[in-house]
Amino acid sequence: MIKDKINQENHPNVSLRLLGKRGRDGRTYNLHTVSEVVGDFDEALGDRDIIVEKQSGRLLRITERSPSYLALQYPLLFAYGEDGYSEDIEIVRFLGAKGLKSDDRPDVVCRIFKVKLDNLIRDLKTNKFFGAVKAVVYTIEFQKCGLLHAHILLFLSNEDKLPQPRRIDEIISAEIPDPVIDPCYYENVKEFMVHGPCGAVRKSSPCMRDGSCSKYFPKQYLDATKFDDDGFPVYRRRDNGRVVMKDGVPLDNRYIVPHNRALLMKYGGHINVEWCNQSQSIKYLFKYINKGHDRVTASFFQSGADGARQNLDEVSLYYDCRYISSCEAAWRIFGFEIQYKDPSVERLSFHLPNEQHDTCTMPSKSSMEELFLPSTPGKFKDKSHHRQQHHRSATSLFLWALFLVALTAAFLSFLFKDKYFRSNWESHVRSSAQIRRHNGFSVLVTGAAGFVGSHVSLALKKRGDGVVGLDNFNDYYNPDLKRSRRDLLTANGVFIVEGDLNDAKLLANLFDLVQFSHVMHLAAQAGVRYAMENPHSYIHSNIAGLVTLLEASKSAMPQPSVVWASSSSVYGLNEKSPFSESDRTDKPASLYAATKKAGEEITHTYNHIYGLSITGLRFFTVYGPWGRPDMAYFSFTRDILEGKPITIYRGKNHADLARDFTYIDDIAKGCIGSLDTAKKSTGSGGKKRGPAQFRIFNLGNTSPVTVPMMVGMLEKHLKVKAKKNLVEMPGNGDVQFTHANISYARSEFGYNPTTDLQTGLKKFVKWYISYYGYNHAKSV
Ligand SMILES: O=C(O)[C@H]1O[C@H](OP(=O)(O)OP(=O)(O)OC[C@H]2O[C@@H](n3ccc(=O)[nH]c3=O)[C@H](O)[C@@H]2O)[C@H](O)[C@@H](O)[C@@H]1O
Repeated sequence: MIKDKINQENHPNVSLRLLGKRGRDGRTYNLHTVSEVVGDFDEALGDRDIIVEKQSGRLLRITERSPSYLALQYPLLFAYGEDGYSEDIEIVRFLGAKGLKSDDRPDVVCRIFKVKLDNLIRDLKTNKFFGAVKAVVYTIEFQKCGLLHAHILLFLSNEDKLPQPRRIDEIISAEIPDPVIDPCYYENVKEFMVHGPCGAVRKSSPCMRDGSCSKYFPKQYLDATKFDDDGFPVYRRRDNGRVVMKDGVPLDNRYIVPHNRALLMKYGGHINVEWCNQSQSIKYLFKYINKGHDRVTASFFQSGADGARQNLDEVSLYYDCRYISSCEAAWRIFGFEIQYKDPSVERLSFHLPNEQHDTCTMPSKSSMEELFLPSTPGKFKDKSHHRQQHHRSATSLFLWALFLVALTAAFLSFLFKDKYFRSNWESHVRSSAQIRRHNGFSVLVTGAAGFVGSHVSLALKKRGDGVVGLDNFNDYYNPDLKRSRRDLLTANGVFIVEGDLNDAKLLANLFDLVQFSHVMHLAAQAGVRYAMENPHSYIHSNIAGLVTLLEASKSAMPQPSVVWASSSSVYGLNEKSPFSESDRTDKPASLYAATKKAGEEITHTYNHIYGLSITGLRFFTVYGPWGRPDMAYFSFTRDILEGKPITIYRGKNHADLARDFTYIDDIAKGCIGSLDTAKKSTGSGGKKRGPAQFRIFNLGNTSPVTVPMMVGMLEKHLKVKAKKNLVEMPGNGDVQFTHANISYARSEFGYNPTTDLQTGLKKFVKWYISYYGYNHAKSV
């Protein structure tokens, strides 16, 4: 009709008004909010007659050769030299410089979205981010605001499904992170994962229906994640007083959209991750696949010269139109998939006997039963005597098999599986080992999911060194904390191989894959008193594991320089204060200390025989955020908050025990200083070629504090009084005091601890509360 009007001479100005209408399906008949749409009025016409109404009101017929389309043909050049996606390529920066908005260049929006989407699918599918994936389905939604949205379903393999609700918190968070401890994460959540404001403060929000939020925000505060009566997960949202400001409105944890930290940090966009284990949720998630085109009811109006609009013919001029937003148009022109299925499934409408060849691999009888019997009564029956029926239904069967796997076993269980870290790790190792600074190192960090290991790995990665972690995630203390540290490292590009130091084959593989310039050996069985309970674990890790690592290092070509964690405990019953590296260390007070002392001697032999460059670091009672739950400052914090009594040991004549508590950041600096000043090993492939460097440094704080004073500081920061039991120190391996002389480390690499215990404990307590909460929802 518009075509006819335009062809008439002196045609009147005609405007198109798009109407929302009650009684229509709200998901399909929904008004756009972008400035320009293309109307496609008659879907039966072969050739498209495309008429654009500009925002000025002018009608314009365009062809697919129109300059407006030309803009969509140019490829986006990645001028910053990246292999696909990079944080530097941002729509806003690209358009902002030209004074354009995102809906002015749907081609750019689409291309960047596609790059990110492809990377995400690769991460999920090939890199097995949540475990082995059997199938992926996604569909693109073209939102009314003109932007794109992908709905992705993952079908995980049976081995990778662990549908226990307690594991959800490891993968999905719906809370505001701590802005001090994790500022980047905080900024990302603030920018992308906050819903609203809506409700009473912003009734015009697009989510508002009948006076309340259609997405049910704000959600309830909840101390622990659980499943509701309908089987939907209800995520933990603690009432911890944390808020973010959005449009001048403070929004708390109840407004946070569930997400995965690592995906959010990597892709810097709104990625809502949901755990799905119910058939209802699957149906809900598929709705966009079947939603159909965007449609709108429209009517034509005559525009007067003064711009006033008059009705022409209200009844006859109503049209039921399909409309395409600019992004949808660009997406289709580029030929990007709107629906994606892998493996692809094709459904044949008709299948007449002997007409079409249709082949399939028949599953075994038992798996057929498994597939057919549950969940779809009446759809398929296992009649093995009736083979033809199977054959006839084969194509449909595959489709249903997919659904059945889904329905019977909670297919969208988003989980990090430990196995993921074992399988397919070679490419992760290589990319994690990549050096990104001039003359940088490639460092193998053992014990990378541990307290000191995670801090050192992060610090190295941040300055551009290549870092590969190794950790056995043992359960000396709750491995959930180790997994959280691992998530932090994963988000920062550090990959941790899950494996044991004693696995010589694994170590050989690692040294084959990467020419490590350094080994930072921090894996150990720690803890002084636990050695009485489990002595062999100390021999296994601190002696056998150390030897296995040194064997691999001495055989490597080139040999790495080795920096490793000894302990202040080697000073044992030494009474000379402060402790200097030249003091006697032949009176260990615990088996732990003895294994560390043995380590110093063992490393010496490898230095002497094979030319390995060795630096041993004697750490003095290291503490801080992400610390070890078995240590006194940590377990005291937990017990004080839980109102439980703590036991404080006292030495001879009721003397207080004292420790040279050293803050983790100072220790991390000491580790890096040692790496930076470590000379190269002189051997190669097991043959010594000359004398090699051998050093031992104290890394302490130089100001011992008594245990009761440390408790006093905790009480102050926690604002809770401790219930103290003072007991005589049992013969458990503890020593009376420790005190470091650090002048050697200071002179060699400028080691200079700067955090006193008061300040360090304050930071620890802040982290502790943000990680566990006051009521301690996670078990330590
Ligand atoms: O400096 C070191 O080399 C060592 O430091 C710590 O060992 P420790 O100093 O014993 O640290 P904590 O276990 O945190 O104990 C600190 C102090 O609190 C005391 N303590 C511990 C536990 C307890 O219940 N009550 C108590 O009074 C201990 O006797 C000790 O004097 C680490 O646990 C070791 O792995 C490390 O090698």
